[in-house]
Amino acid sequence: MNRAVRFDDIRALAVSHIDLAGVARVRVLPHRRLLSASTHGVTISNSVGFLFSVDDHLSRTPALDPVVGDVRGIADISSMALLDAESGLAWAPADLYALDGTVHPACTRSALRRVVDDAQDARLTFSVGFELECTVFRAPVPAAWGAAGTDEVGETMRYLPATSGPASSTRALIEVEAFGLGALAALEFAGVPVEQFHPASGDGRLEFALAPRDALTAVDDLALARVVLTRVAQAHGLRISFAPVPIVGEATNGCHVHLSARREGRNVLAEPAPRGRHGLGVDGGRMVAGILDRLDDGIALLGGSVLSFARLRPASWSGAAVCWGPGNRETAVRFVPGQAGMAAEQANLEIRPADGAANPYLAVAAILAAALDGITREAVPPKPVTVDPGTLTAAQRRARGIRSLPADLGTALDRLASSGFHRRVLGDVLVDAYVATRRNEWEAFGGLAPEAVAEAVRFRY
Ligand SMILES: NC(=O)CC[C@H](N)C(=O)O
Repeated sequence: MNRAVRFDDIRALAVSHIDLAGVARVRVLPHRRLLSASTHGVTISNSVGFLFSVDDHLSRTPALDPVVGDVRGIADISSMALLDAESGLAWAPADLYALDGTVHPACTRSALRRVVDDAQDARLTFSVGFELECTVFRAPVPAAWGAAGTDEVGETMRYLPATSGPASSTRALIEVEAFGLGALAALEFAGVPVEQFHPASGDGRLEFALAPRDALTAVDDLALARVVLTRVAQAHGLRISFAPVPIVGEATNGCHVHLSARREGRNVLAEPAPRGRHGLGVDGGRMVAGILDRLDDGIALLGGSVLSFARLRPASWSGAAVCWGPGNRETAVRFVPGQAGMAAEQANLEIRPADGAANPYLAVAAILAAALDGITREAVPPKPVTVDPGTLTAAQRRARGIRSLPADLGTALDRLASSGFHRRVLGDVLVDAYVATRRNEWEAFGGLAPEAVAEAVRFRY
């Protein structure tokens, strides 16, 4: 967040929350309402707060009434950022409150805050950094090639990816250089520290590595970064997608979560390791075990769209195998030991199955809670996997305790709905409302070909 924001520079404030479908919803207030935005907040219906699916259909759940009832979205102006000096538009994340002034049980930002507080009680501080992957398209052309879509007047248009590879090449960079440099400057202006960006593999794909921060700030930064990137794309006549599979058959978009934990200032992932653990210490192992133990039940929180499960396939670097390994990009959890002599600063765990269709507050809350739980109950991790799990036979995978994630959103939602752990951590109202919202998407899109789903949702995240 750009701390140097002066109230006089702000002309309007976009008060935004990410809903249970993973969509950023917004209310825009004029300058004179800034103070009330952060005290009384703005009125939002339960539907906009929690119950719209990705395609704006109302979800039904006994946990929340879609028609009767309001919530207040209260801007956290300590996390406010000015988006650019010319427009004077600022952005702030909202916490959602019930009308009686208590935190709403389905507020996802508050759910993350509660998990961070639990960690603090256990004398642990988590650091989180994201790899934000996206696909950038040129302005639509009514031609016979590119990914199909429909424009505002319903005409079938074609979207061409803005780069055509090769991966990590200067050539691909140059194709989107103006956008990329504009994005870098705008992210820095908004106060989102970027470590680096590069053209990723797959047409039109870019990856921005966001610097590690405390968990809540990191997720706020991610939400803000997506707003910033969308604005810069728009200013360059481009369209951007954070969907897990924007183009079927191309490389997918993940939103990997890099996680470390400090106790009394020391990175627990850099502690001395037992033999055979490739540098992963005792508490680090417990974190890994905790995350893997809850992954099958919680995977719907790490993505939760129909396309998320089209992404989670072997040989896609999406970490679809429930196991861990040092430096291994096909395991759900990659242990990153860091350079020699730099482990204290660099060692982290990368949780790869997460993607841009998630509500990132919930995804990170679920990951941190599982890691914390692993430490608390002294969970024991499985043996590390040092090969591509996709090259092992079914019997070899079984022998090593490697599981596959649920194959589709419907199955993943059943697992989440009956997960006592996630109900305890997030509360019944939040889990029930989340499952209803995502089940709505499953019912609308679960039976369609991935191409049709990509066409319907690629520009909604
Ligand atoms: N950065 C990478 O390792 C590639 C990740 C891959 N695009 C995914 O969907 O997760």
